[in-house]
Amino acid sequence: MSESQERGSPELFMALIRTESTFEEIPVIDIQDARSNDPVARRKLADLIRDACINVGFFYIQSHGIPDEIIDNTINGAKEFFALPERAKMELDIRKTPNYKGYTALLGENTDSTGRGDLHEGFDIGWEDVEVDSATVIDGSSLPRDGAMVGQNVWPADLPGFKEKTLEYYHKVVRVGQLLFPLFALALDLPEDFFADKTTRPAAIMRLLHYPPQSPTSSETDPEGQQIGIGAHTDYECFTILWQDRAGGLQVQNTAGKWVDAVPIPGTFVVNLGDQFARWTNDIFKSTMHRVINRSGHERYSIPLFFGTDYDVLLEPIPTFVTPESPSKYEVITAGEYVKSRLDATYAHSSAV
Ligand SMILES: O=C(O)CCC(=O)C(=O)O
Ligand SMILES: [Fe+2]
Repeated sequence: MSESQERGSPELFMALIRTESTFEEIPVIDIQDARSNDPVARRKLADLIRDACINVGFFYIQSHGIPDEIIDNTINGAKEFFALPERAKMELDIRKTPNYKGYTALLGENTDSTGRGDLHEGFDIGWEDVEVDSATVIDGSSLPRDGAMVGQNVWPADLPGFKEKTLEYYHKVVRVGQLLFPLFALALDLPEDFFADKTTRPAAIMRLLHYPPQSPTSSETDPEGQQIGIGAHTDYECFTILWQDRAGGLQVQNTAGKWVDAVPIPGTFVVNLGDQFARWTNDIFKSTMHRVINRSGHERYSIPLFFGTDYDVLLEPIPTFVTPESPSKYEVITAGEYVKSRLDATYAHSSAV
């Protein structure tokens, strides 16, 4: 390693970007060693994550430790929720809440501003305490307290167990996210606890999503084909942990502009980076464009959980990534303001209540 390529230098990161940087596949990474006490094992895992973050912006994780039963319970709850009469769901209309909690109807969002509305319905929640069982009460001392985006969750009145099941899953995945933050820091050659004081009040938004099937034969040149499950976009936070069912339809754009299928792999979650990491690293970590088109002929369900920093944290580039050759690309803004501005744009086309 030359002197100019010491660990932590932008030159090293640039050198790690493959000359042929366009990807055709999304790597699968076993995160068992995230829990290891051996720093060498954690370092090796962080190196795999770094490669995926620089070159793809997406990877699958195995050995996440969340039992199938908990996922199944949540999905069954989601199916019951979305099967409620439209009137009951609209009582929880996301546009009635100050900070985007609750129900979004079909076409309520327009994630790609050039699109005609997204063909999915969704249900959004943020941090909330839950008594998982009498021995495990999730401690709310880290509850978000201030900043743009903080607000109460809303829940359907007549769906017994839905709230508890959904929150149990939420808290399990939040723990996986908390396991990943130190690995991302290591991957950036920063101290493992770099994000610890920036993620004290988990700014973690979770969505239950339901995509009705679209015609399997529609193409992007006809009007129906242009209306898709979720329009091409990047995510707004640091990273997302996504569970998807077997229907498929998630696609990730490589640097040549080609859409690569993120095929469902049983037992895994998809992790993708969002704009906050792109901003911290001045685009060395990639916030990769993605979209969903459900041409499976089946209903599709998925659950993204978006991990941001605390809403009052300034999104400033880490000094290592700003050099005279690669000046800072982004204006400095708080994480909360950034997320809220992107959500405002996503919902702008649907009339306020
Ligand atoms: O449903 C999916 O697979 C992806 C959802 C997504 O990209 C999002 O909600 O930001
Ligand atoms: Fe997304």
